[in-house]
Amino acid sequence: MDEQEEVKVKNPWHRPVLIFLTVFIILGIVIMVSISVVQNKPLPKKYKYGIVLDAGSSHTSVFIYEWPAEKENNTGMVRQIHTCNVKGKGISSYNANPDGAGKSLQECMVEAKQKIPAYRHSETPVYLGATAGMRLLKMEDETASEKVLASVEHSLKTYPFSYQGARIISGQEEGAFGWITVNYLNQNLNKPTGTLGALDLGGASTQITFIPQQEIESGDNSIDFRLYGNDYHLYTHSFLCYGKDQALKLSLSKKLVSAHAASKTDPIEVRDPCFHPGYNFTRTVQSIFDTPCMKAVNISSGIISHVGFGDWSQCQQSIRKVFNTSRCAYSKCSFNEVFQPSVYGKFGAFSAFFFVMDFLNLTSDSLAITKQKLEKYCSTPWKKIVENYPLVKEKYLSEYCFSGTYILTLLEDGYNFTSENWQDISFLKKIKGSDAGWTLGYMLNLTNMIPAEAPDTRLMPYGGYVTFMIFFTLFIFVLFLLACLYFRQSTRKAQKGII
Ligand SMILES: Nc1ncnc2c1ncn2[C@@H]1O[C@H](COP(=O)(O)OP(=O)(O)O)[C@@H](O)[C@H]1O
Ligand SMILES: [Ca+2]
Repeated sequence: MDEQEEVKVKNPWHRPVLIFLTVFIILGIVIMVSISVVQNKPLPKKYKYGIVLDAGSSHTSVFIYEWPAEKENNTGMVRQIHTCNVKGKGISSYNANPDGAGKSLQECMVEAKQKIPAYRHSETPVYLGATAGMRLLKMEDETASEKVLASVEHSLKTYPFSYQGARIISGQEEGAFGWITVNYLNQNLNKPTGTLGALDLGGASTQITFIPQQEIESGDNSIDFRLYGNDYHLYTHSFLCYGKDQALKLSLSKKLVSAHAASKTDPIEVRDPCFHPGYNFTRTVQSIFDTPCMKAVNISSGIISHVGFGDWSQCQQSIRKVFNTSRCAYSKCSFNEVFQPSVYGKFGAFSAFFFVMDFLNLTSDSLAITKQKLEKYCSTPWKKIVENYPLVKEKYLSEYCFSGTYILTLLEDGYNFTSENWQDISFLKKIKGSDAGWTLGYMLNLTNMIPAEAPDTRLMPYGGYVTFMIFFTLFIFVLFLLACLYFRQSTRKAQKGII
């Protein structure tokens, strides 16, 4: 054996197997460390923001949403961080003074600037969606509605956000986006669990949206979505003029017409079972007929004396008259010849459905108890009601008997809920801190935050990652043992050789 070969035998590090094993171990450790770094990288807490203005018939609300920047396609990640109620009435009330509509948004938009970090302002989208109040104004006076929209557009463009448009949304959109909101917030969209139907009651329109069990017989009422890899076939309908403020006008106009026919006193006395005994309020006839929801009627007097007598069952009889259920060209209808499949599944009822039922403390009773309680409430003298609720606005306070009865009649006689499925309706305002309503769904849709297919998440699922790491560690450990054994064997051989 020459000298060089002898050195090789003596020094086991010069054996190819050992060199190979060592390189393998080092490589293994590098791979393991790299994977754990990528997998467990602390996620930077960066948020993105979006602003939606809900320009309703009665008022405008500004909603600010926030979501983690890197998780925008995951369900349930967007949450509402702030709301601001614009002072005054809805933008459609500025028909005679369109500039006022834009100006009215100022305070809330300044607040939005303070709530959202300045470095995000320029990439924060702002959307304004106007609902039934503006739909009615457009029917009455299209130029005025365009001027109001131009005014809010001009105002919103003066802020440092990314202005994305101000438009009147359709009743179908209002219903469908309300449905998306409640199901997104309940995280129903990427699971095989059932979805929640959506019931929205506004001042000028009301929407019903759900997944029916039967075929949808009218094209206008059907909407299809593909969200997170699931197909949804929705029934939706929006009844313009059947929000609670317009319904009150409809109902009052019918009472006024009969009172007018029966008496010629001036002012005309309109006796109303939907208002408390002792309630007496002077209204102008114009304030009842100032809407395209009704045909003008020739009334001899300009003023009425609106007198309450608080009788719940007579109130319900009078409200039934605003629903036309005499004709239906489909297998089933709700009212006014509108197709509606049987209600199916659980429902979330929000907006004025909640405000009214919550005030009346009627959010969790059976239908029979709800009727009994409402009957008692309606017959309570107005004087007592004012004493009991000194902090509630008198306009709201005077109308809760009517509104509660309207809600019951709409749900039971209009949408065909029964005492059996009454408790499938949850009256709710918020879900996990965010308001139920169309605004969140609208933003999610316009920012493409709900993908059609389920998004990929981590490099590998958590379970797979853990299994992989355990096996890889064991594998490297075995290699290490083998290397040790081999090292010892070679050293011994070398020592023997020397001896
Ligand atoms: N605290 C409350 N009590 C009773 N009603 C309320 C309360 N807050 C809001 N509302 C009513 O909720 C309705 C909201 O409707 P809105 O969204 O403005 O109209 P629309 O959706 O038809 O365009 C209005 O009738 C308003 O009077
Ligand atoms: Ca609304």
